[in-house]
Amino acid sequence: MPGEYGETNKMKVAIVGSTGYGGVELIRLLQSHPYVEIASVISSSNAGTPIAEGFPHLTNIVVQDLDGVNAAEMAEKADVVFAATPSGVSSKLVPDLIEAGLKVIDLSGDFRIKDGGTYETWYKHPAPEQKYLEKAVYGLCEISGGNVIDASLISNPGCYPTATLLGLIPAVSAGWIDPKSIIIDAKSGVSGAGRGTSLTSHYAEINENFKAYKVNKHQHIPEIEQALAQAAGEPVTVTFTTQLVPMTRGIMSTMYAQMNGAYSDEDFVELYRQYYEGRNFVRVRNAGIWPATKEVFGSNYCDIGFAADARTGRVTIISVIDNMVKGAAGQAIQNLNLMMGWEENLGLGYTPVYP
Ligand SMILES: NC(=O)C1=CN([C@@H]2O[C@H](COP(=O)(O)OP(=O)(O)OC[C@H]3O[C@@H](n4cnc5c(N)ncnc54)[C@H](OP(=O)(O)O)[C@@H]3O)[C@@H](O)[C@H]2O)C=CC1
Ligand SMILES: CC(=O)N[C@@H](CCC(=O)OP(=O)(O)O)C(=O)O
Repeated sequence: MPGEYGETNKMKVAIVGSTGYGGVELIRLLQSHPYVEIASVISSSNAGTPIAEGFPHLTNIVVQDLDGVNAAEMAEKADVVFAATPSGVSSKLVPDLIEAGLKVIDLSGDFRIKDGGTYETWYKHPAPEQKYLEKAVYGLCEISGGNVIDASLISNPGCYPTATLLGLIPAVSAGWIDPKSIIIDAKSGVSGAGRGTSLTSHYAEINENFKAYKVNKHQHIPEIEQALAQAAGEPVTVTFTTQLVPMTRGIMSTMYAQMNGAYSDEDFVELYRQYYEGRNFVRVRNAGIWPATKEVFGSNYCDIGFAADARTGRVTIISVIDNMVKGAAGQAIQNLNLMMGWEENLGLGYTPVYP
């Protein structure tokens, strides 16, 4: 399949959950992908409506009814499906798509946790069948190596885990920090909660407010621990606090850990630049310069900065992403590119928006 597609023979993709934030962001980004044609945009709620009616920033595509299409029909129209559906919905939808021969990139949490029991403990609903959990490749692009090439099911990482793991894995893999000492303090813009309205994301509740939620109970904890355990070669538990910031997009993950040696800021910069050498989307800041969410807004970048403190023996690692792009739709497209053996940055060359 790699090499088969190009500008004159575009790959056909379908999007399910297309009128949620993740789906709409996929449409925005895929419209500029040189090798991709959006063949089908499917919705459980907005069938028959041209997409630009609800989302005037987008070019017109008519939305199809989810109930009106089955997996076999989708396989006739498209090669790859992006499932931008909630957890619990993807687990029911995706198996039929796989069995119909489609490749699937799922944005939900449903296929990220390899142990079904752990998934059920944190997500509070039934896990997908084990054979699909085994089939799913965890698509944290800079870490997954060649594993996504030719995968039939890619599980796109969560937004908080993307920022957090890109910030921690090089230091954990190198043995520079004690994995038992990790504390993660993460903040997200409100679009992370999706498009559905709720009291928590209501303007009057969130504006001029800053609040913690799901402390030590967030569903991204097992996802972070699973990946860190792989990097550390031993079980890892983390303290993880999530907070809602009155802004639309952006995640900042601030991570604290005990260092295993007397490393400086410059040492960390060097280690991380080597680790991410040749990758397009991780930018390691010079010593003493810390990233801000606005500096990645609208882009697929993850920017990382360090403060190694000789006085306490701890390092502070700060990592930022745009939750809608690197935290969701952008990374999903990066995964498509890697799966197809294309350059990872195809269709993703956006410079962050400033100011
Ligand atoms: N927002 C973010 O920053 C991130 C989100 N994610 C994950 O990506 C997925 C999409 O998130 P997001 O777009 O923000 O969420 P939204 O709530 O904005 O959108 C989800 C969409 O899924 C569709 N949907 C909802 N319920 C059902 C159902 N029962 N059956 C079929 N379709 C349904 C709807 O679209 P329609 O009406 O068109 O069918 C809905 O708009 C989720 O799993 C989320 O956890 C992951 C990383 C970051
Ligand atoms: C701000 C906000 O509410 N964010 C959501 C992120 C949800 C998400 O992305 O869920 P999955 O990755 O598990 O699918 C949350 O904290 O639950």
